[in-house]
Amino acid sequence: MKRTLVLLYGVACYAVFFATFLYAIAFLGNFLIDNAIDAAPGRGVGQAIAIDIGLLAVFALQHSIMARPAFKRWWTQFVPVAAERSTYVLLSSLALILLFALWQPIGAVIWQVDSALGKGLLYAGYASGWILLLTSTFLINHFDLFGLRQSWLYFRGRPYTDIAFRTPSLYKVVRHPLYVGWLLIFWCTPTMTAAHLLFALMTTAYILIAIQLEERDLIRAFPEYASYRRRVPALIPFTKGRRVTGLADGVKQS
Ligand SMILES: C[S@@+](CC[C@H](N)C(=O)[O-])C[C@H]1O[C@@H](n2cnc3c(N)ncnc32)[C@H](O)[C@@H]1O
Repeated sequence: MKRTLVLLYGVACYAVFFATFLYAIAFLGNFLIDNAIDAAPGRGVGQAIAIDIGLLAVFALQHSIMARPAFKRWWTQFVPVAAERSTYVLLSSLALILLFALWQPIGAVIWQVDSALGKGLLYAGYASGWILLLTSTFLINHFDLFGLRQSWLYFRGRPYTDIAFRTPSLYKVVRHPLYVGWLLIFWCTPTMTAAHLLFALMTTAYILIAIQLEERDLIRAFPEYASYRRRVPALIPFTKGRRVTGLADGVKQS
């Protein structure tokens, strides 16, 4: 009975994630919905900025604190280990749903690209970001990242095995293709309003910090990660050893 419940819970959390993922495509691309990221403003600028920063902070804190191994060790005293990742995915999705629901557009167009070519290129960048993001999850292990593998193994009565350190295809070019996908999604837009710029700046800063934390854990878990880190750039292909890579790495490159 408990096994079936954990599996159903895993599937439900995945369904919430998937719906949130689809909504995010519409929200960040200003498609189909009214209250998208660059919609018309409804409040004063100061109030809107404060609310938006608060919403981004809720997501950033939830997403990074709950991903740390020490936090996982603590809260698996209360949450079944097999449901831990699904719960993380569920709470991340809920933090995003809160952001989508309460987001305050600010207006003030920072840039507006009207030419067909420019728009086409920016939409291509936006679509490539989503494709890169999804592809990267499958290269690591999509169903493990989103908790389904854990609940499925538990349902089948099999022990969980950690996913191995892997560097397939895209991971030979940059260490963080999934985050490159996010950066394309955040920045490739024909209309950049002040709220969108705030979102893009804060999420970019968050990704640069998240890389430091994630890599600290990866080096502890996989000793070979240190030499991988020396060989492969973090975000921008073919820039190993250049200043921009050193910034994302947070270390002086030799
Ligand atoms: C949201 S994914 C992002 C992966 C990577 N930072 C990227 O941008 O493609 C984060 C999870 O991937 C894992 N991870 C990152 N690089 C990995 C690799 N090369 N092999 C296996 N797992 C990896 C991390 O331990 C973490 O649990």
